[in-house]
Amino acid sequence: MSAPEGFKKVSEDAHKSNQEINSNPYGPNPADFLSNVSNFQLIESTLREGEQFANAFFSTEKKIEIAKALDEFGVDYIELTSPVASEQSRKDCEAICKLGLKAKILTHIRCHMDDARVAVETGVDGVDVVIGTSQFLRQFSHGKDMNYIAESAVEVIEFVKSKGIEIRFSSEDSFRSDLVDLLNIYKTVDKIGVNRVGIADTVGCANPRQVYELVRTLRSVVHCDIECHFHNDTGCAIANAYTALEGGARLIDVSVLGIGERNGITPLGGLMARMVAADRDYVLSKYKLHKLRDLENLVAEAVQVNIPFNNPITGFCAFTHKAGIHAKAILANPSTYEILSPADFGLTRYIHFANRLTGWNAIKSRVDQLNLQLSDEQCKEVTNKIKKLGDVRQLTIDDVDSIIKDFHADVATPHVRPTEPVPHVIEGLEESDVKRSKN
Ligand SMILES: CC(=O)SCCNC(=O)CCNC(=O)[C@H](O)C(C)(C)COP(=O)(O)OP(=O)(O)OC[C@H]1O[C@@H](n2cnc3c(N)ncnc32)[C@H](O)[C@@H]1OP(=O)(O)O
Ligand SMILES: O=C(O)CCC(=O)C(=O)O
Ligand SMILES: [Mg+2]
Repeated sequence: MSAPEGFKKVSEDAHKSNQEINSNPYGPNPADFLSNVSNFQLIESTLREGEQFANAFFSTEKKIEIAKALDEFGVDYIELTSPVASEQSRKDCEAICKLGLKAKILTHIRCHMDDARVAVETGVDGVDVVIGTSQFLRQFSHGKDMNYIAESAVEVIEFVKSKGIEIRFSSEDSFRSDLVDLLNIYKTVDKIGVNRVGIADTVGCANPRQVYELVRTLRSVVHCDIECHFHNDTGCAIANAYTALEGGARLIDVSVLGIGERNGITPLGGLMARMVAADRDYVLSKYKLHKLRDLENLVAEAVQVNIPFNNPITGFCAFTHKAGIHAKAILANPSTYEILSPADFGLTRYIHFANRLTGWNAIKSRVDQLNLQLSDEQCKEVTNKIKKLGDVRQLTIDDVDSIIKDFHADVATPHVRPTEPVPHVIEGLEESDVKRSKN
C-alpha cells in the first residue's frame, strides 16, 4: 500500500541510523535468567487457527501459496487444520507435507485416538494435541473428567511418539482451569515425554501478569518446551505473548494479521514488531521481515479484509510522522520518534508536511528537496502561508509545493500586486492562495 497523498518520502540516507536504539532500548531485561525473548520460535497457525476466522475459506492452491510464503518468511512451524475436519482438509495436509518446506509441518487434533490415527498418516512432522481442562469446557464441551483426560492424553502421546514424530500436549482454556489440575496433567505428559506443552488463553481473558505467573510456575514443573496461544478478545495477545517469553515459554502461536476464531490471536506482524524492539539482531537473523507486507497482503486478500490503518509495521501510516516537532527531530535522527526502522521491513519513512501542524524544519526539508534556495527566515515565512491555507482546508503536496514555488518566485523577483480587488480575501493569504483554495 502506498502512502496517502500529502506525504513525502524521506530519503534514508538523509538521516542517521537508528539501529543503536533498537538493540535493547530499555537496558538489561530483569527476567533474562528465564527469558526466551532472544530464543523464541513461531508456530504459524494461519492455516489452522486462521481457517477458523469467519471469512476464511482456503482452496488447496491458496493453502499451498500461503504455506510457501510462510516458509519463505522463515517461520519455524506451520500448523494445519485437523485432518479429521473434512476429506479435503486431510488431502490438503498431505499435499503441504509433500512440499518439502524448511518449516516443520504440524497438524492439530483433539485428544482422541481416532484423530491421532488419521493425523500420523498424513506425513506431518508433528501433532499438536489439545483438550479443554477448564470446568466450563469439561462440562459443556467434551464432558470428560481430569482422570479421563490424563488417560487419553497418555494413550495419544505414546501412540504419536511411536511414529517418531513430534508431539505437543496443550490444555484448552488454561487460564480458567484449576491450577492443580493443570500442573498435574502437564507433569503427567512431561514425564512420559512430549516435545512441548501448551498453554492456551482460548477466550482471551488473561492479562500479562497472569501469563507471566502461569508460565513461570509451569516452567518450574516441566522439562520440555512451553508453547503459548493467546486470543485477542481484550487486546492483550501481543503483550501476553511477549510476557510468556519473558516467563520462560519458547514458542508462540501466531497467524497472519492475527486471524482466528472471533477477533483472532497474536498477529505475526505485531509480534515481530514487539520482538524487533526487544532483540533486533535475533529477529533479523531468523525471519525475512521484508516479506511481511506481501505475506499480509496475500492473506488479507484471501480472507477479504483490509489491513488496518494502525497495523504494526504495515499499517499505511506506521512510519509516517506528521507534527512539526516530530518531523524536525526525525529529520535529525529517526530514532527520536521510531523504535522500529522501516528499512528493516523493506519499507519507507514519510514526513507528512502538507498540513497545519507542520513546522518550518519540515518545510525547509521540502524546499531543499525541490532544489530551491530559501533562508531559514524565508522558510518560516512560507510555513506560515502553508499553515494559513491548512486552516482552511486539507492540503495536498501540490498545494504546498505551489505555495513554496510561488513564494520562491516572489522573493527571487520583486512581487507586483494586482490592482483589481479579489472577490474573497482570507486574511494573511496571497491572492494566488485564495484562488487555489477555491478550486
Ligand atoms: C479452541 C480450538 O480452536 S480447538 C480446535 C478447533 N478445531 C476444530 O474444531 C476443527 C474443525 N472441527 C471439525 O471439523 C469438527 O468439529 C470435528 C470433525 C472435529 C468434530 O465434529 P463432530 O464429530 O461433528 O462433533 P462436534 O464438532 O459437533 O463436537 C465436537 C466433538 O468433539 C468432542 N471434543 C471436543 N473437544 C475435544 C477434545 N479436545 N478432545 C476430545 N474430544 C473433544 C466433543 O465432545 C464433541 O463430541 P460428541 O461427538 O460427543 O458431541
Ligand atoms: O492447541 C492449542 O494450544 C490452542 C487451541 C486453540 O486454538 C485455543 O485454545 O484457542
Ligand atoms: Mg485458538
